[in-house]
Amino acid sequence: MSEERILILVKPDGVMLGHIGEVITRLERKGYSIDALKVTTADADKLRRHYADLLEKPFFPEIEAYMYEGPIVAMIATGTNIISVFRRMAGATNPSEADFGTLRGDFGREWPDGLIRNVVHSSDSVDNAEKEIKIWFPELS
Ligand SMILES: Nc1ncnc2c1ncn2[C@@H]1O[C@H](COP(=O)(O)OP(=O)(O)OP(=O)(O)O)[C@@H](O)[C@H]1O
Repeated sequence: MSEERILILVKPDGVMLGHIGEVITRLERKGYSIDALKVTTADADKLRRHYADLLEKPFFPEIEAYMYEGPIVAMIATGTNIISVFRRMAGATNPSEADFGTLRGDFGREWPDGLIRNVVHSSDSVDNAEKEIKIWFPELS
């Protein structure tokens, strides 16, 4: 059990379809704090750093195109075990496989061409959270 912080992105589909409030509500209902929040946009440098592990994947151009579709809401949240708990709240990467009741299961969509629009990103480890906070909130580091 530990107090952790996490970087959460409401991706362009989540912003355009009006799910920012839902993400915030679910965090607050669970008693987590939101320490920073802003509307921002992706750029090539941020995406290459953020998705460094996926640069060689054949679907990386799809991820880039998806993340450029509109504004993104970035937030830093804190709480006990927030990293694993929020990833359960987000659900599986592919919205077709995500459980109902999760953000991706309720609001995400897999398109006929295989494109995944899955509403949110969240850090998967303490180290990655710190790395991602530097990418999306450089003014705080
Ligand atoms: N097979 C795929 N086809 C298309 N896009 C994909 C595929 N796998 C992953 N992605 C995209 O890349 C993102 C990062 O994939 P990753 O494997 O890190 O999943 P994740 O950790 O659940 O998602 P995220 O890092 O966004 O929280 C996914 O959220 C999705 O937008």
